[in-house]
Amino acid sequence: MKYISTRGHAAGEQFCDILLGGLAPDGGLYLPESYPQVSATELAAWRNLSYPELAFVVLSKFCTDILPEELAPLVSRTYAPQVFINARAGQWIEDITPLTTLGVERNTTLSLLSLSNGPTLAFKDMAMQLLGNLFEFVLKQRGQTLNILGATSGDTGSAAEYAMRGKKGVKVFMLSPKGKMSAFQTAQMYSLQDENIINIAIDGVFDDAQDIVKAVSNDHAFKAAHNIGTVNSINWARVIAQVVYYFKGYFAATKSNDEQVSFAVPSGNFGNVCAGHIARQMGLPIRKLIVATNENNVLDEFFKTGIYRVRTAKDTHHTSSPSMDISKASNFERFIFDLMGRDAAKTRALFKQVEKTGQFDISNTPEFASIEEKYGFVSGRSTHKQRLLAIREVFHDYKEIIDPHTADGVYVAFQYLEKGVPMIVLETAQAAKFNETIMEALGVNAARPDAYIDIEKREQRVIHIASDVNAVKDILSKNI
Ligand SMILES: Cc1ncc(COP(=O)(O)O)c(C=O)c1O
Ligand SMILES: N[C@@H](CCOP(=O)(O)O)C(=O)O
Repeated sequence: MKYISTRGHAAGEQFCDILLGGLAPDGGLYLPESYPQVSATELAAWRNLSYPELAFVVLSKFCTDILPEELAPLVSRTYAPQVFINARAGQWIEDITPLTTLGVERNTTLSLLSLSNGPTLAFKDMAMQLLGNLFEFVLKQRGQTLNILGATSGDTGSAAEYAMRGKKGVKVFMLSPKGKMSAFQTAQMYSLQDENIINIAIDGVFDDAQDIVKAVSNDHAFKAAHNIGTVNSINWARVIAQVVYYFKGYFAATKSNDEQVSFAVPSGNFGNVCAGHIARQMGLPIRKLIVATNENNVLDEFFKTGIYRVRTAKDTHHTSSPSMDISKASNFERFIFDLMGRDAAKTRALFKQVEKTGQFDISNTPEFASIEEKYGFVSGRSTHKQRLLAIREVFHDYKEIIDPHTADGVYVAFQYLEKGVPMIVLETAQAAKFNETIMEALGVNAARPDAYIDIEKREQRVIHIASDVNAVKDILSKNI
């Protein structure tokens, strides 16, 4: 399978090339030339597969330059039950992403697809554990090393660091927004003392950190000289690993492949829901993809109005679902590329306009008018008050403690319940990571796994800098 960029670059790269490359050389994001299709026969055969088996068949459609006999053990090692231990009960999770049906609401089932049973208690582990193993495999094959530069609003950072700890030939430089993550998230990252993990806190928001990652990647000479790679969802490998659990959730919520389901997805950088879009394009019977934002409602505004208007750091709210405090959604460009009929020139023009003016407006186009019918996207937003309400309601009605991001998903999902269409809310993190908000909502502490008890008291190691590309390049140069 060949990969192309949303901005036109098409040099025949294969999966392993773009895994290491991250961002395309023209500043765009990589996508396959066309989406692989899943036939009705395949879908029927996939229904009863285990998680690693399902991951193997889905990933095989994209990783065509890795031999099946090499991909299969790598995938089995990644999605092993001992890696995905239920943080609450301390038990191995055999099916990796269990579906919990909360109940019947307005003649349909409302369920949570639990994606946060991995080592860092957030859905990022689902892809990052795979990336760690893929990097190790490809780097060994090519005799190369990789220096990862990433940006986090709280969960990508720890997931990447835990996945890359001790990996040969890989160093992680992770940019985080100073003072904007929960105490648990901060401690989870900064308490790591591994030599190949370097945490850098910047004065700014996640978008500033993401802009720095892109600026360094777009300096081709620097990128080549320092073997810079990425782990954010701008890296296509992240997205395909996330595609797998949409299939898994669909099979768990239905009895036959004639049924449809809807997914409600807590969203920020548009990586998670973009994976849902890819699954739908491959042929998975998804009715609606519900984009749930917090107070940082850039995406909700777009799906409601056709205007994509990014916000500055000053206008980005610091909320109680902090991992979604994002006002420039990277993966959105992948969807716009599809929406524009895969026209790279149009996509490039739109995002150049965002760089210049901070927005684009496609409200009066047939493409915008077609979004819900053709792609199933709808959206909603939630606020602190509504988030707390959702946490309380789910606790009182169903005895589950959900985290604030999942709560945004639940709150918005209620607006789109349809008779006979199962609604699956993606559970994106464990409540333990956001105890401050759980305490505020319920007056109790969220249970945390033994390994994380008192993590906030451990010694922390982090470099503080201004939000400045050259300062980051300087740290990279000195530490590589
Ligand atoms: C807990 C949690 N929920 C939701 C999101 C939003 O996901 P995405 O950025 O892929 O839209 C994030 C961050 O990405 C997150 O960490
Ligand atoms: N929410 C993320 C930031 C988005 O990162 P991505 O790696 O999914 O693009 C975080 O918690 O760090």
